[in-house]
Amino acid sequence: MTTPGRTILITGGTGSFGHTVTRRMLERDDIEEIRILSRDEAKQDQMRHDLADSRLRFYVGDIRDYTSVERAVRDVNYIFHAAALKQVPSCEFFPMEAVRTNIVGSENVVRAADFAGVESVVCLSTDKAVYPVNAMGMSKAMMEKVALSFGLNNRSADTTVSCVRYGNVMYSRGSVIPLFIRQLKAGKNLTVTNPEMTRFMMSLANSVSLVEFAWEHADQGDLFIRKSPSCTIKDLAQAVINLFQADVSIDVIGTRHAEKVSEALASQEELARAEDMGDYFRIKADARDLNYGPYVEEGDKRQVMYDDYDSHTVERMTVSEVEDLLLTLPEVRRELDAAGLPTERN
Ligand SMILES: O=c1ccn([C@@H]2O[C@H](COP(=O)(O)OP(=O)(O)O[C@H]3O[C@H](CO)[C@H](O)[C@H](O)[C@H]3O)[C@@H](O)[C@H]2O)c(=O)[nH]1
Repeated sequence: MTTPGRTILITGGTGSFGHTVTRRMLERDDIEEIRILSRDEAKQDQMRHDLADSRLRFYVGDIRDYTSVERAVRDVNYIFHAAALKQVPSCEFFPMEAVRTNIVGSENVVRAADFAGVESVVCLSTDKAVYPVNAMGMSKAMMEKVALSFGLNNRSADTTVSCVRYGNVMYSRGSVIPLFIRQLKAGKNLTVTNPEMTRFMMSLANSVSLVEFAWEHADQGDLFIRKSPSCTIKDLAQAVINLFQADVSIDVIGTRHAEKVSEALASQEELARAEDMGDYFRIKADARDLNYGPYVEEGDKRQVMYDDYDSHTVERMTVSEVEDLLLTLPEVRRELDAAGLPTERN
């Protein structure tokens, strides 16, 4: 995987993930060019100035439009496919927009990669794609199907297509941790939807490592998850209050539209065919071909032995463990520092 002079394309590359993974790729001496394909020229301009590196190339385009993908993939070796509509509420109101970007757009990326002879495509998905209840999760579940069926239908393909599933990326744009910090800085109580709701917590650094792991280890049709701890939202809010030594409390506001009480990173059916790789699980594609009569009669006995990998049942962090995890986030440390508060444990 580490031949010099390689080119990588990151779709949706101007977001938090894109910035972090781009910085990581710029540190490597085997990557000669990093292309960013995204819609927003202003964000691209910002990133161009922030990173100021001649190995970066920016392509304005939309993955919904095959020709703009085709243009960006020429002579590319690897793709990290991060472009997506990710906000749960907006996808509820505009589900066909999620279909166009997350499903049709992803198919464009895979198809263009195949035609351009790209070696490896890693597609970013989410725990909300497992037993999905909202349009964002449903469209991501379909993206996974589109991506992972590529290998089933192209047994001799040179392009390896794999997926990774994230939990909640801590401090990502528009997410609950920066919201809590804004609230307490304004002297307001923290708004908790359902105190017992649980989520998998992943730092941005760990989510980038997950993509790199997939990139290095993927066989055709693999899906990777990173084993992640979870916490209740009440404990998350309490940990933020403790770290900021804030004199505010918690207001329970009730569950938002299309939210689940817990999320699953993998279903029991998937775990039954997963390979434990230490910090990660590799979930292999169901390699049966369409003519699977014998399997219908025989079934797969392994399934009954596993539970889902669910945020309610995996190892749950205590408030103080959540505080420790929050202290690893550069953004939280910066906020604490600005407020004259300790960034280390006593
Ligand atoms: O004022 C609020 C807002 C949210 N929450 C709770 O905090 C948790 C996290 O909420 P976020 O809005 O930060 O994240 P979501 O779980 O809704 O979804 C996020 O994580 C997904 C992955 O699971 C996708 O990445 C998605 O883009 C991103 O918004 C949820 O349990 C939510 O109910 C509150 O308690 N109070």
